[in-house]
Amino acid sequence: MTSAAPPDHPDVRHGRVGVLLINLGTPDAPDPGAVRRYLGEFLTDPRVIEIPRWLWRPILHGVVLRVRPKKSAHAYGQVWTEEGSPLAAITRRQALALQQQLGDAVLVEHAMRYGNPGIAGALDRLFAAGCDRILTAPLYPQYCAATTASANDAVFAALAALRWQPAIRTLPPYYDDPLHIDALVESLQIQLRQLDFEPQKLLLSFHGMPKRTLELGDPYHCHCRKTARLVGERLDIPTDIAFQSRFGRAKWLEPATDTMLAAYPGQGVTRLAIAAPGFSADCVETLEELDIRGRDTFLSAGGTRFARLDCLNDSPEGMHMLEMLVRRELAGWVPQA
Ligand SMILES: C=CC1=C(C)c2cc3[nH]c(cc4nc(cc5[nH]c(cc1n2)c(C)c5CCC(=O)O)C(CCC(=O)O)=C4C)c(C)c3C=C
Ligand SMILES: [Fe+2]
Ligand SMILES: [Fe+2]
Repeated sequence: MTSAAPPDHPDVRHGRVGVLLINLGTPDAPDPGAVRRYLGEFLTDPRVIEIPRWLWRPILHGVVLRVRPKKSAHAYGQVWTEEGSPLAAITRRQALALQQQLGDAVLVEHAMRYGNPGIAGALDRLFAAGCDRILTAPLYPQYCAATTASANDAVFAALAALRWQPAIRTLPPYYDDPLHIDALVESLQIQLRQLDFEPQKLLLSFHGMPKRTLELGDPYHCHCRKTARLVGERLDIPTDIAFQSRFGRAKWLEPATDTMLAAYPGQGVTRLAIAAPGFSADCVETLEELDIRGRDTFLSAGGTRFARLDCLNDSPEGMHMLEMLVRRELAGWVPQA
């Protein structure tokens, strides 16, 4: 008797290419319970909080997860939409639009690093649909270990559970890519034109991170500075950079966005536009922190006009950029258009 030939899995379709868009994540609902579950996952990621577990755990469970969910749920409540959290809704729309732009040659899914839809589930769906080559695209223009590396960690952790893995490519950061700078410049110009607004200054506000992370060698700060410089050089408006969303007691990157907003009117800047080119989609940090609280800070200090400009989201400029960035990474996997 000869032994049977190994099966060649005729029931498994393969040879397809998948793209997985990944963003940070967001609670399922704007209530303290859902926010606590989301923050619990987010703030136990050692890529995000880089202090020893034994020191952080009691602070997280004893203080942060008791106090912050209520405060954050209020912020989420102010920006929640019929389609859910803005970040979730916009990321879903980006995936749908990209699927349309790329056509049948590629299957597009989206996932969140924390919360739903999760990365492991999205990879499972792509693989089950026959994708044995997958491009993962963390939608952070600037590399930060807390965001980009953490998304990649979650992808590879999910693959660690598989006997038969797909091939993986990851989208590199695109902070200084001409496609990104062109899209930002065009989007900001279109919005200012639509608002019929000539601000005295444009403030480019990026999400902050602990200053120590920069000292340890994370390139995020430099990437943000370069995005801001390249955008500023292309516009006729004086441009400043600042960092927002400070969390905890440690020293974070400076200057702080709220400090700048409070100081501008005293320096004669009363007509201000603000944009957040570190976020690929509007979220609680742009819609609540900047558009509600930031606006209030600026106007209370004597500002007269304040415009918070949208992120690239699923705008035509943003989707063109995303399609081109993705197509470049798919070279050799799908015929190039
Ligand atoms: C775009 C880059 C981001 C970096 C870098 C980043 C670092 C970072 N963030 C926290 C803590 C929080 N961030 C929160 C929200 C949040 N952060 C980003 C992006 C970056 N974070 C986004 C897109 C969002 C919005 C999510 C949404 O649902 O809309 C929050 C939750 C909100 C709140 O309670 O204020 C926290 C907390 C740390 C500690 C950190 C460190 C490097
Ligand atoms: Fe954050
Ligand atoms: Fe730097």
